[in-house]
Parts: sequence; C-alpha cells; structure tokens
Amino acid sequence: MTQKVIIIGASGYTGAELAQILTRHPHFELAGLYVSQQSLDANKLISDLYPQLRTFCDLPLQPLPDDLSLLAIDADVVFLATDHQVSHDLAPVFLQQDCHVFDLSGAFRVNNADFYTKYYGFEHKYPELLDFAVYGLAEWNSKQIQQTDLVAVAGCYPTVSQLSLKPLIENNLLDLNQLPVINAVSGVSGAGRKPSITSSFCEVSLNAYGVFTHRHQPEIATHLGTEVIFTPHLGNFKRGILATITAKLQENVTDEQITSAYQQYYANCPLVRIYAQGLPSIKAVEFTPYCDIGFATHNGHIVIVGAEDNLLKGAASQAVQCANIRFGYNETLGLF
Ligand SMILES: NC(=O)C1=CN([C@@H]2O[C@H](COP(=O)(O)OP(=O)(O)OC[C@H]3O[C@@H](n4cnc5c(N)ncnc54)[C@H](OP(=O)(O)O)[C@@H]3O)[C@@H](O)[C@H]2O)C=CC1
Ligand SMILES: CC(=O)N[C@@H](CCC(=O)OP(=O)(O)O)C(=O)O
Repeated sequence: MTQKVIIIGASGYTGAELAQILTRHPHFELAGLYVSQQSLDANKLISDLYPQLRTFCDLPLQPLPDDLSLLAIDADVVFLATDHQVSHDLAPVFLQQDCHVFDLSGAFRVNNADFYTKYYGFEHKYPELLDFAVYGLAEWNSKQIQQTDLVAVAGCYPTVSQLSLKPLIENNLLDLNQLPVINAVSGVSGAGRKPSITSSFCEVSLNAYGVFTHRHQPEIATHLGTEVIFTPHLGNFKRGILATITAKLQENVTDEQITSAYQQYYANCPLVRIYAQGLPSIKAVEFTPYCDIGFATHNGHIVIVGAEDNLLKGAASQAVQCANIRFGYNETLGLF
C-alpha cells in the first residue's frame, strides 16, 4: 500500500527537507511539489535550488493550480510547509476532499481562536478545525495522531522544550511555584528561506528576541499545562536548536528519579535519546531526526539541555514521523 503525497511550500527550507525524506520513503510516493502562483521559483527544478538533491529528486516546483480541489482529489496526503496564514487557508480545502493534512505551521496548534489574533495577527476562521486538529508532538500524542486527518506538527522550540520537561512534570518532580525558564538558541534556518535583514549574514551574531512576546511561549504553556518563561535567541549558525532549561525540583528528588522518569516515557521512543552522562550539543543532532536530552542537578535545581535539528525533529522529520504513526508504519520509516 502506498500513499500519494504532495508538498506545498516545497522550495522552502522545511519543504526541501520533506522532499528529501519523502523521496526515500518506501510507502509515500512523492507525486508533486508546489509553490505559490506568484513564486519566482515556479517551474524550476527543486534540485536547481538545492543542488544536493540533483539526480536524487529533480521534480519541478509547480505553481498551485486555480482549482485546488482537483489537486486535493488526486492526493492522499498533503504536507503544508507554508506560512501560518497560508496553511490556515489551504488545510480546509484538502480536508474537504478527504486528504490527510500534516501542517508544519502554527495555524492549528492551539485550540483558541483568540490566540491567533493576538500572536499570529490574523483572525482564525475555522474554530471547528482547531477542535479537530491533533497536536503533532509525536512521542506524546501518538494515539490521537493515529485517528486524525489533521496533524498540527509541533513548533521547533516547543518540541525540544516539551520533550525535555514533560516527563518531569508528569511525574511531579518539579516545583512549579518557580516557573521553568527556557533559554533556547536557534540557527538562522528557523527564520525560513525568504530574505530579511534580521537573518542576513552580516547582521546575525547572537541575540535574544521576542522576550515575553514570542508565540511559542503560549504554545508551550498550553500543551505542557503549566506556565514557563521562554526566551528565544538567534545564533550565527545554519541549523539546530539548543535549549537550556532551568527549573526547581521538588524536595529530595534524586537524579535516579529523574533518569527513571525519562526512561519511563522514552524507553520505546527511538527518536529521543537520553544522556546518562554529559550534555547534548547541536553537533550531535544536526541533520538527524533526534531530540537529545541531558541534565545536571545542584542544590534543588535542575538544568536540562535539549538539542534538535529545527528543520528535522523541529519540523520536517517530525511531520513524517507523525504521518508514519498515522498510517501504521514504523515511526522512523524514511527518516534515516
Ligand atoms: N524553518 C524552521 O525551522 C521551521 C519552520 N516551521 C514552519 O514551517 C512552515 C515553513 O517554514 P520554512 O520552510 O522555514 O519557510 P520558507 O520561507 O523557507 O518556505 C515557505 C514556502 O512556502 C511557499 N509559499 C509562500 N507563499 C505561498 C502560498 N501562498 N502558497 C503556496 N506556497 C507558498 C514558498 O515559496 P514561494 O514564496 O516561492 O511561493 C516556500 O516554498 C512555516 O509555517 C514555519 O513557521 C516549523 C518549524 C520549524
Ligand atoms: C530563528 C527563528 O526566527 N525562528 C522562528 C521559529 C521557527 C518557526 O518557523 O516557527 P514555528 O515552529 O512556529 O513554525 C521564529 O522565532 O519565529
């Protein structure tokens, strides 16, 4: 059994990663790559933009047709690697034609229409889809993912932050009277391929941004079920996120209890690697579908360090992981 899949937003950074993964996937047949109707890249080959794909994937980047429903009828699965508002507009068209939608944007991640006005700057028109969507944090929501046609793949910073904190919160090992503090540094690919002054080579050094205002704070807090302080940073490297998370432990919590909580939740999760010693780095995870987690404790506090590739576990490979789960395949199929 194979599913016919298409990627919309295929010329972008996460779209190109999806194209690479789906080309080698044994059960998903990559049937088409799409960009906007006005795209400057329309009708180029994806391998013209990403020469590393030459001979491996030479499909053209097609402009979206006027009648999207014809495209939707012909596809079993669509990956939306598009901006939030574009995904918001496209997903219902595909769902209407019984196409399975895996959306990499934030358009369906938080079940609260007001959140979109406040943090995304647009009015959400599909509250019923917010009810229906399953949050694609693969390790935590696999049962729900198996049963949905709309997966809102978790955001990049939220993925590493939640994978790091959730086992400890679920086992009541943290004193949440002191809010966990997440400081995370992302490579510049997190900002996407479109040019902008803030992601321009000579402008990027290392800086915090979105302090107390970034949309990933409420995404993390909603799905963790507890408030956090989240500060993203932009670093002068291409890909990867390193999150350093400080939290207060409940009285007398031992390192063994912490390790055992991680093992309890991730023993059967091949894409989360818990370090027995040492701390993860971006070097350990870049170009891989893993999230690596390590920790140290001192005087009743814990510092957890989580690392992932923002374009893979933080986006494209987690999207395919969710699709594998949805169709009953091994969750790592096509990811290595
Ligand atoms: N980069 C990252 O690390 C992560 C990104 N995400 C999310 O994934 C999504 C894609 O991100 P990323 O790959 O970085 O973005 P890019 O800016 O690199 O790519 C966006 C893609 O969308 C296409 N596009 C733009 N407008 C339209 C339209 N109206 N219809 C169809 N296609 C369109 C662009 O092509 P063109 O303009 O030529 O048409 C391009 O192919 C975003 O929602 C982002 O928030 C999630 C997690 C991590
Ligand atoms: C470095 C950088 O700019 N990162 C982006 C986050 C990545 C992203 O695309 O956000 P989603 O995961 O919500 O889709 C930002 O801070 O807006």
